Amino acid sequence: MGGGVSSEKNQPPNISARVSPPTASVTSRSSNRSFREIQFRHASDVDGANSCQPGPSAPDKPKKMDPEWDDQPGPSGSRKSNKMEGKWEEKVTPGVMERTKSDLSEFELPQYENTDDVILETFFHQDGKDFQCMYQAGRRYYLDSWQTQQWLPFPEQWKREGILTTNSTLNDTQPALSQSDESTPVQPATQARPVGDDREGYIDHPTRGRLDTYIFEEKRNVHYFYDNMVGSWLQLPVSWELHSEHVKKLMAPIEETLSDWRDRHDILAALRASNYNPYTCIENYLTIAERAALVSPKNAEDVELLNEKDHVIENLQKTVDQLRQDLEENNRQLQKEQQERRSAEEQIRELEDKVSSLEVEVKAAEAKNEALLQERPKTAPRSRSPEEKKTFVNPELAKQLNESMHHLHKEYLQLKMEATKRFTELQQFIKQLHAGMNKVFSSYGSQSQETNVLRLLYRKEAMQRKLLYNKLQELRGNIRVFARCRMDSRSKCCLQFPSDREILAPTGRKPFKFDKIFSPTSTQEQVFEDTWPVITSCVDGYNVCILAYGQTSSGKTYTMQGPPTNPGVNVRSLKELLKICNERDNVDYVIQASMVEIYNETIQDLLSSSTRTLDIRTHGNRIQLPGMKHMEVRTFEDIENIFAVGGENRKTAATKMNSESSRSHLICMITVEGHDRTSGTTSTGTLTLCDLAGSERVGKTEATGKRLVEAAAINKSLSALGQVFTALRTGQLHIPYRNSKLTHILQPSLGGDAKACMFVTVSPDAANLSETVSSLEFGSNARQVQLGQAKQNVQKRAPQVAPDNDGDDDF
Ligand SMILES: Nc1ncnc2c1ncn2[C@@H]1O[C@H](COP(=O)(O)OP(=O)(O)OP(=O)(O)O)[C@@H](O)[C@H]1O
Repeated sequence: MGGGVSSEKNQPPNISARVSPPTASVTSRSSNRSFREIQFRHASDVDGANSCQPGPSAPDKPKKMDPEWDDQPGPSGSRKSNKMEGKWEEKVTPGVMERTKSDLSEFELPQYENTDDVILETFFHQDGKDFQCMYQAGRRYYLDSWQTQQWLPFPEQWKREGILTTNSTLNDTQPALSQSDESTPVQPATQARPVGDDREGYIDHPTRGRLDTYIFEEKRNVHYFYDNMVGSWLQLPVSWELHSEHVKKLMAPIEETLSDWRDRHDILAALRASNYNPYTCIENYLTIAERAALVSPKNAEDVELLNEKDHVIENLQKTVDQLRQDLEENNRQLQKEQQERRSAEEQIRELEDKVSSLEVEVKAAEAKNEALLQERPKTAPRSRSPEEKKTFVNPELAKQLNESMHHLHKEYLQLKMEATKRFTELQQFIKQLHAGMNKVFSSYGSQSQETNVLRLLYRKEAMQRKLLYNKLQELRGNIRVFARCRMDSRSKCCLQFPSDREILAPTGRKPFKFDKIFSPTSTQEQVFEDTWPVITSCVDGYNVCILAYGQTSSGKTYTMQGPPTNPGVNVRSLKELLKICNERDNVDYVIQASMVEIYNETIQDLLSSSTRTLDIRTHGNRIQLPGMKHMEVRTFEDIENIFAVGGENRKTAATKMNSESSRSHLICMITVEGHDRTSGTTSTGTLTLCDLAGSERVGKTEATGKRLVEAAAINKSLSALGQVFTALRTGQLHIPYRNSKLTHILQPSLGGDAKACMFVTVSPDAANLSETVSSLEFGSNARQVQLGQAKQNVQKRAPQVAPDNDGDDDF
């Protein structure tokens, strides 16, 4: 793209002129390190009191200019020009560049007391380079990563040549560069222009011919052109920039989408403010103009709906409570009646026993009486022998006996009648009791049926509430953050879990809130269950990113990869994606996976046996890793194969580099492309699964050689991740994705139209408490980040028949 670039132009361009205050004379460093001063002298001011920003030198100034090209290059693309009222003068002073004291004030080097730890810091030099530094036992060193790869003593003069930031906490509220202020005007980082970068371009100027252009990334991206006459890069004025083919291409989707936005200068200004991202620009426009109206009432509606549902749930709960009370009262009554019935039955049994024994007695008495009557003599009494006398019964006595027997018999009959009457009464009572019990049982049945219905309703309401909450989160575009505490049978858990969304550290008074807390007893299935909806949305064309962040050994790999017998999110999500894709008959899906690791800021392809490291290329909001290998996923065996190959290559790479795999970031990238045969649309979703390296501070014992270089690289990338979150959370224009390879690769997943989830993994052990709290704080901050509403990547176009496996691979 664009014209050729000379080798001189490939040097980091000097841009100090652009950021100097408007009234100061401007110095720029040329390649031979002499001073080149460019001053504009106003016609009315011979002393140069009205010196201003640089512009093209007078001799080449176009005499007659197309009004469209009327602007002169200067700061912020000013559309007013002084060109007719003065002239440009250039003064070259040979010699080594020296900075005046007013350029940059000296800063105090921070000292850290009472720490055995190694404190890692970053120094941003004004020349655009950044260096990892460390403070140990009162001394400060920097890692000479640009040359010797050695830790060297921190140079004293750097106190006036840049800015030092502490990375010990990853929750910095400001990104490193924005910490500079008016008094310490640190120059933004300049970069050598990468060859073949899509930021390179040109414009054809009516009088100056073809000018090379390049979009530099500073506090925000800026479009420059290379001015041969000045020998430097100057900022493109808006009206010139309108003629850049690259910018025209970027403006096209905006003009197409927002057809009533006609002022091209305005559009370009907005495009600049959106870092040349047309989609962010459109979204910003819509946010200001319409989305507030679109989203707010929607949120209000949702909140109202939630309140209504709350009210219904409250009423249902009251009814359930009332029914429960009734049921308890009925149960009590039933128990009482059963007891009464048992005692009545007991009484009946006693009476029956009594009646039976009386009957036996009466029968015996009757038999005796009968026998006596038969023995009585029919004739006159005769004299009895002494034996006869003995058996003789006095008739008087017999009469008495008979009477008493009759009396007894009468009593027996009365008792029998009484018993029969009582028995009938009891039978009636039992019948009534049975009827009552049946009534109670049937009402209990209907009540329990009612309770079940209510329970179901309640569950449904709770589910709807959860769905509405998820929808609300999705509308807001929040990063969902889950916290998981690792299982450890050797130590007692020092954390508390007041609810399934809160986690309390023993040192804190307020619990940390997350979208879901997984306690040590939570299973891999439960963890996957809650991430499932987000993950599977990539089948519908969403970009999804899942990250695991935490201290070493806190369970990141267990959560993401897991053991083969109990796999984690990585394998489960791939299997689920495959299952869903196979179930949808009318859509042809192609799933491809790739896997890389970032170790010491170098990217290694884990699916390729080649040891060549990968580079990142940016195209708008997309990135490419040219040469990265993709493997197609068609079966469950493919999934196992991919993780086996990746794992094996990771081990080999770790052995070669003499490192531990946990000191690198592991990133699995899955692309799901689906062509719907019915609607003719093609959706492309990506799932990025990232197991980050451990976030802990470096202990004094480990602060040597390789370990320390690894720690510095991890620290740098995790700090950069924290800075990206902070910039996103505070709505900054410039999101410093390019501060590390990790954030650069994750740019499309954290860049505004994606859905992101983060697992913060923590140890239950009290010995790790400070790291645990630091991780939870990091997660809490990430939870505040709103990426904006996720967008589906669905296009109406012909299906791509065969995915390219080894070309320039998009991610
Ligand atoms: N939820 C859990 N249940 C049971 N064991 C677990 C759990 N989480 C982690 N572990 C075990 O704890 C150990 C450390 O876990 P893991 O390797 O996942 O930590 P990590 O955070 O990935 O560490 P590193 O940063 O070093 O890669 C492993 O032996 C793992 O099996």
